[in-house]
Amino acid sequence: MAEVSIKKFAETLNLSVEKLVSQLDASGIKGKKESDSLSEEEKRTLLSYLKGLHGEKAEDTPKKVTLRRKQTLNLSAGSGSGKRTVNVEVRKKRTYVKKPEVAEEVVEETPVEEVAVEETVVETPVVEQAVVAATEDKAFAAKTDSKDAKKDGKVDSKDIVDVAPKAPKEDHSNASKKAKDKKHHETRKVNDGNDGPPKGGHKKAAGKGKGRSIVDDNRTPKMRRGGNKKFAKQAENQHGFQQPTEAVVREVKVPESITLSSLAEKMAVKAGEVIKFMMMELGTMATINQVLDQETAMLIVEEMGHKPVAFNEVTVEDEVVNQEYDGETVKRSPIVTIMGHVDHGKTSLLDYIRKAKVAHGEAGGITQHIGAYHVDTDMGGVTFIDTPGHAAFTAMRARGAEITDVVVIVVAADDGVMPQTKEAIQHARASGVGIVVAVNKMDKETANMDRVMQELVAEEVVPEAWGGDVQFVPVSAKTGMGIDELLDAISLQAEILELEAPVEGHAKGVVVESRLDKGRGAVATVLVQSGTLRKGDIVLCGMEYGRVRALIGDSGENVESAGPSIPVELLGLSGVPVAGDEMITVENERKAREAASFRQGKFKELKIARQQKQKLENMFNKMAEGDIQNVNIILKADVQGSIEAIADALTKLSTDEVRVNVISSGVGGITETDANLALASEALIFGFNVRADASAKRIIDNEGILLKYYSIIYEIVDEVKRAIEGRMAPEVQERIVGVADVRDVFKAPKIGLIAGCMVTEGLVKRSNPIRVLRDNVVIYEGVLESLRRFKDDVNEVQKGIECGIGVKDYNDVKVGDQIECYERVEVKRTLD
Ligand SMILES: Nc1nc2c(ncn2[C@@H]2O[C@H](COP(=O)(O)OP(=O)(O)OP(=O)(O)O)[C@@H](O)[C@H]2O)c(=O)[nH]1
Repeated sequence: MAEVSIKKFAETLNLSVEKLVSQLDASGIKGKKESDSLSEEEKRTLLSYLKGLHGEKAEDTPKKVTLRRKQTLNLSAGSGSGKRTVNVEVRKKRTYVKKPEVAEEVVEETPVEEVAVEETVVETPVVEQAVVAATEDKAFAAKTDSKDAKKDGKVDSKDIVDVAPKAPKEDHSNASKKAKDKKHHETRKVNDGNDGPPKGGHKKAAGKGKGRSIVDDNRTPKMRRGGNKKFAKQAENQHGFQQPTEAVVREVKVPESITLSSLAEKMAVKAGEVIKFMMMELGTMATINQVLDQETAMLIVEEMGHKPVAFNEVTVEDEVVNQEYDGETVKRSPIVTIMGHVDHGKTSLLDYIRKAKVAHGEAGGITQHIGAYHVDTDMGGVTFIDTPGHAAFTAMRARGAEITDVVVIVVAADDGVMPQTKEAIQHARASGVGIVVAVNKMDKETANMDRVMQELVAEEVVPEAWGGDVQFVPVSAKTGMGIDELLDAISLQAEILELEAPVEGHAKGVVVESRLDKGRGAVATVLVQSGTLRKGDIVLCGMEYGRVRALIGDSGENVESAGPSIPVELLGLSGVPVAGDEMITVENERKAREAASFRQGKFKELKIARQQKQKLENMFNKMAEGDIQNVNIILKADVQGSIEAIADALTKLSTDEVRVNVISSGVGGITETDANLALASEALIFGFNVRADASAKRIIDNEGILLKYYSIIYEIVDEVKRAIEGRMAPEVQERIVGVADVRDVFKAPKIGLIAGCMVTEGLVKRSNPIRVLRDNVVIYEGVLESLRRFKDDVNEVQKGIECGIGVKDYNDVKVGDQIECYERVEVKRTLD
């Protein structure tokens, strides 16, 4: 504000010049006269002085940020000559003061001598302090109000001073009504509920309880201060939560699979944070409903600063699976798998035994093929796994290993020990099952039992006759020679193994074969391992369940029950189980259903999780490796020495284009982890003298993972070599399919230059690329625009025939040129 004279300033303030001069004098601005002017600085000095009079020191004003809103109101009180106008300025201030300063809210009234009536209402944040500082603004804002008040009520400042602390007795002024209405909202916050009704105030002015005006408030500033303190305290309680200064580390139980949103919930973070984390740290675009596998979820938990704990829920499934199978045990029949080299007579042997020994079914004596059969001999029963053909041999062997007690190795007497014979031996050894050798085709003239024995000794299978522990039985699947002896030998071997199983209690078995039958629904051949499976039992079979509707024996007859080592066809399942699935009887249908649906859910989630992972890792592969192709291999073997030798040989097969990576190797069988790893990294699984377990097999079967079993190193190397060749980009070779001599060149309307040609070699095709040769030098490469015989468009022209050739975008063909027509063919490359 510009300088102003003392006189004018006094008028503005509604003070006499003398009073102002004396106040100036007292504030240290001496010798001022009516005509003198007052600078801004002097005004501030005066203000400081006046504040000092009221217990405030200008210099005490704390450093703070103040937000304010100002409202000026007029209230009239009294009537006639006693009518007084009260100017009320309501200020709302929000003052933020640094925390170390004492938190206290102060509501203070401005010096009434200088201004009419001013009440400043300060609202402060609960825990912070508000200090009302009388400011220059305040003084000057008040001055306007006092002027107005004068106009309305013609009162002087003294009157106002008298009235100010008291409640107005009456209110007839419109202005006061307006003021009341306006301030209504403002004042409620401070006064509401603290005071009684106004004393004798006009209804409108006084309001009804909740609309009380400020002037009704008889509380002293101290009282109000107290009230506010109380409020502050209450509020403090309401906001009692203190944000933790240190991050909370939570122990997060991570199940086998979990959705992203559930994981976020467990960590007490927003799902968005997890998504963001996955995007930023793992490079994965995840969704809120995405299912994460345990491994990934644990990684996320750990990386986000919490403690992951692998958690496998105890479910109905566990309860069911962990049923007791105790009980009195009885001798059971051996379960036999027949193995051997291709064409050595496995199927013939199995067929012969079945035909000869299995009781024929009622329906015309047709023997059922259900994947396994049981025969009775004088020495007891024997159950054969009826391996169907060579194609399924590998899978059957792997499955057989878990249920087989005795392996019959078939060796053709005329052929001797072959690679698969050796493999069968190693498999039997690795499984720890008993071995019986059936030397087949003894009816043949070329049969040489001694040779077979010698060759097997070399494989450390020593016949009893030569002091070893392996029974060798000469047989003929053609004539039936030695079959009984073979069955006896098997029974004898079983005696040594002392095979026993509980016959009562829950039944447990393995699915040997399964199919969907048009009329009967899901049919599964189950080989009972322990307990007795009965018609009407509730069973859980892999991911399926159901009540046993019917049991059918290996000769096609309906049976009521099946004990240990007995194969039966089971009808009544909810769906077709997978060969190798375990079957168990369950107390009630509810449990079976729950367990089955749990397994289905788990399987589905795991599958989704793996698929996602697979996609992701594929992407990384491509991004990181450019055009290099990878052949990823998971290698499991029976001994460490084999792993090293095989891994070394395989890695050496890498070329510039194809890289062989043994991404995981180890001693032992192929497990679910290996299968999942294979799925995730698009790997092949090689088992060297090791087999996959049931859960691994299920994944391998369902996901189409390539699993191969070997027992000879060179076979593995050969296989990989072929795989590499398959993945190598084929070589593109060019083949000239025809040549045409240019005999004439003429212009055709609309088409352009046409070469009149004679096809001298092969044929010219319109679809093939061409080259133009001049003196045996290529002068142009391109494509044909047109190929014509007379006026007709043709697709090809044979040797010895004339034609017109139009070369696209080329108009320099000359007589004597040659047009060579060729094609590109992709030729598969080999490593040899
Ligand atoms: N002479 C003679 N031939 C037999 C004998 N056993 C099997 N064969 C013949 O040998 C061939 C192969 O017999 P399979 O029973 O199919 O042999 P496999 O081992 O089951 O063969 P894959 O199923 O291909 O693994 C068939 O032509 C049979 O007829 C036998 O004891 N004597």
